[in-house]
Amino acid sequence: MMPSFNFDNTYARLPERFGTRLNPTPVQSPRLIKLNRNLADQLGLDLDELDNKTAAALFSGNLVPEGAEPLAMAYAGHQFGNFVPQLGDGRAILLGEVIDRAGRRWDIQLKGSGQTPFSRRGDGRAALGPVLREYLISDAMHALGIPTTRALAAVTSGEPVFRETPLPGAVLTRVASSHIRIGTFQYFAMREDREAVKLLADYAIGRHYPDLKSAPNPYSALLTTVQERQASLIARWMHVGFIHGVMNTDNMTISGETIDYGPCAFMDQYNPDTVFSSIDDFGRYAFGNQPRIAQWNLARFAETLLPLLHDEQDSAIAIAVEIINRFSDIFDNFWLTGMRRKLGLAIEQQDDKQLIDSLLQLLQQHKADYTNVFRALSHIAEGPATEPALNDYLPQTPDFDNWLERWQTRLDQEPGSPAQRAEAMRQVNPAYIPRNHKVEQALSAAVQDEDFSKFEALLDVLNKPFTEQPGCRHYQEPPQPDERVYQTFCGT
Ligand SMILES: Nc1ncnc2c1ncn2[C@@H]1O[C@H](COP(=O)(O)OP(=O)(O)OP(=O)(O)O)[C@@H](O)[C@H]1O
Ligand SMILES: [Mg+2]
Repeated sequence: MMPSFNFDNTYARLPERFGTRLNPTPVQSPRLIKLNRNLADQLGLDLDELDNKTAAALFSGNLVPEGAEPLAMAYAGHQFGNFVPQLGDGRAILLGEVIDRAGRRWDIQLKGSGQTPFSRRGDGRAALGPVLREYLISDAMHALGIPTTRALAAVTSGEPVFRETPLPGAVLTRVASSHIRIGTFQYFAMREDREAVKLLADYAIGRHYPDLKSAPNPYSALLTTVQERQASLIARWMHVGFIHGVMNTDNMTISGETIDYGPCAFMDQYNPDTVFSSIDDFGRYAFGNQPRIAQWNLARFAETLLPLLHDEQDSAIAIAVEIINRFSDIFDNFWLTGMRRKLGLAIEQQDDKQLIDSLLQLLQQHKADYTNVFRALSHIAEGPATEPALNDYLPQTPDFDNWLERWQTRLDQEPGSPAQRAEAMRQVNPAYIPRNHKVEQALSAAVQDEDFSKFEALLDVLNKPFTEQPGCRHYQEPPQPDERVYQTFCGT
């Protein structure tokens, strides 16, 4: 017996031009590398019936489960600022939507599942390294409490993929509250297919924001809400030092979930100019640029909605501009709220922003480790020497000591005990992030030696990011000079 999902496919019922129906292309000899058993259970899969062989067949696309209606979704997108009218799932297949045990709806998608009409010159496949990277980092993001697509399974295909050299091929099963992107709207808007834009907007509202149906203008409400979700998301990225790396409009969701873990990475030393992606020559998607880029992308989203915002174009533009201009304030507010929390500040004071900015300036100046400094401060908030080794990461300079004193004085005005404050800080300042050099080490052991133990161990630690775990100190250490990764692999 094959365990099955409780499919209820609504996207497949949209008009034909929303995608192309086709099955995944089978692979030679699929092998299950990793299954997220908790997530599988949440999705209603009967794990007792799911042996490894069946799981490998299922999550490679060799076995299409009953109730699936596989399709490749159509979308367009601005890639590094240049508009591409047709992208679409060139190596992904949406199997369908599953209603989980709690009644929530999730897309189940295979990534690396073979060519589609959207493949252009691509092979439709994915290499094992990038598949494991997406698995690791999306799982880490989820554990950090950041909205994200999830990884349900990783399977090797038994077939090579060619990226300069032959690499082991793999398929990732991704779960998302939907795969609707800004680029999905752009696809229809650029074709002046107003009917489709309206259908898509109504569909997105119904699926993600049903309360907006009764708004005076549901479409301006959609724009406002998506903007809010994205502003909140990017602020959360900034709080943990996450750099997405390819914030193209086709990699930004309407749901507000992080999607597409291509050349992404976490920053070690604090510097807003940090870029890892080997294809981002101009630093367009540098750490500190992410809010601005999000706003730019949202403006592209707004353009697609213009005909729905108002019958008269000028009025429609005025509505859109008014909304998009609010982005900075909304973002700053999310950002500041989170940064206050990172410093244990529950009450709001005028000078807080200044206190935060001067800390960040010092971190940049002294090339301090972003994660470890905030974790060290979380312990210091409790009193001296709870985790003394972390103090080594604080700049040992008079200007930093001055800052510490200012912070202490500010903390004295806070309610609650130092122990409570420290605990609250530890809940938002992770001890563990997927440090790039650790990720690379795990991936190269997997790819070169078929040794998945480092991948498993790293995944395990990252699942409890807010709790120091015995024997895991090395996961907290920034890279040694010879371990530093300057560019993330982009031959996805
Ligand atoms: N190996 C490939 N074969 C075919 N198409 C590909 C391949 N790699 C990327 N593409 C396509 O190129 C476009 C942009 O790729 P990008 O790297 O943003 O997406 P991705 O990593 O494949 O997928 P996603 O955004 O779904 O995570 C998409 O249309 C994608 O389907
Ligand atoms: Mg993409």
